[in-house]
Amino acid sequence: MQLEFFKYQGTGNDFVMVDNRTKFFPKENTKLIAQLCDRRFGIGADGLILLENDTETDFKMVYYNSDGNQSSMCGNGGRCLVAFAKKLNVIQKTTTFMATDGLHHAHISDDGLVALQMIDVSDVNVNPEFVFLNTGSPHHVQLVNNLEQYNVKENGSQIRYSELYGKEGSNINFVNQIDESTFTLRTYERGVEDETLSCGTGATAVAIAMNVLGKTDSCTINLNVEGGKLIVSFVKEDSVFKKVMLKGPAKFVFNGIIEI
Ligand SMILES: N[C@H](CCC[C@H](N)C(=O)O)C(=O)O
Repeated sequence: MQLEFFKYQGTGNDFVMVDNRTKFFPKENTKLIAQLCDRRFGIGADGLILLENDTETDFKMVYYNSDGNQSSMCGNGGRCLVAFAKKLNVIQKTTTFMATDGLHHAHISDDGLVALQMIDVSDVNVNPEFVFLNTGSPHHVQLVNNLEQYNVKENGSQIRYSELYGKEGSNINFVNQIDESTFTLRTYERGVEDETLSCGTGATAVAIAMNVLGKTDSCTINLNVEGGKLIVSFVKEDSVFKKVMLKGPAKFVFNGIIEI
C-alpha cells in the first residue's frame, strides 16, 4: 500500500504527518510507525501525527513517539499539525482541535508563527534539585551548570528510567538562565529515548517552573532550544497558570509517497 506523508519540523522537533480523515492508517501497527520514524530505514522523525475528523472541532490529533507507541500531548507537533491543517485547507488562520489532553485553540500569525494554547497548569511539584509538572506531557525540570557540555542523553535516561518516574517515565529538561526572561534548555524525550532539538511541552514546563522558582517574574518567556527559539506566555491567577501559549515556527519540509 502507498502512504502519502508530509514532513514538518518545529524548531528542529520533526514529525511525519498523515491525513487520516478516511481512517485508512493501521494505528495499531507499532512496528510500522517506528519504522516510518526510523532515520535510516524510514522517513525519519521524532514522532508521527495523524490528522483525523472530529465531530465537535476542526480536527483531532493522534500522536505517536518514534518508538511507535501512542503518547501524551506534543506541543511542537500540535503547532506543526495546525500548519498542516492550513496546507490541507481544513482551516484558515485560527482553529480549535481535539488532542489527548483535551481542546486546543491555535492561530497562525502573519509572520507564519503558530501559537498553540496549552492546558492550564496548577500542580507544580517543587523539590530541592528539580521541579516536576505536566503540561500535557510529564516533565522533570532541572537547572544545571555548563549546559553546553552537559551529557543530556546519559543523564536524561538515568533520571527517566529511575525509580523517581516508575513505568510511566518522564521527559527530562536541563536548563540554564540567560537573563531575566530568557532560558536555554536541552531535553531528553521519553519515547524518543534521546535528546531532541526541541520539546514544546518541555519549553512550556521550563517557563512555568522558572516562574514558580522565582527565577523570573515575567509572564512572557523566551526559550532557546537547540533547534531555534520558542516563546511561552501565560496568565497567573492565584497559583494557576492559564492562557498558556506556546509560540514558534512550524515548517513544511517535504512530502512524499512511501510503500508500507
Ligand atoms: N515525548 C513526549 C511527547 C512529545 C513531546 C514533545 N515532542 C513536545 O513538543 O511537546 C512524551 O512522550 O511525553
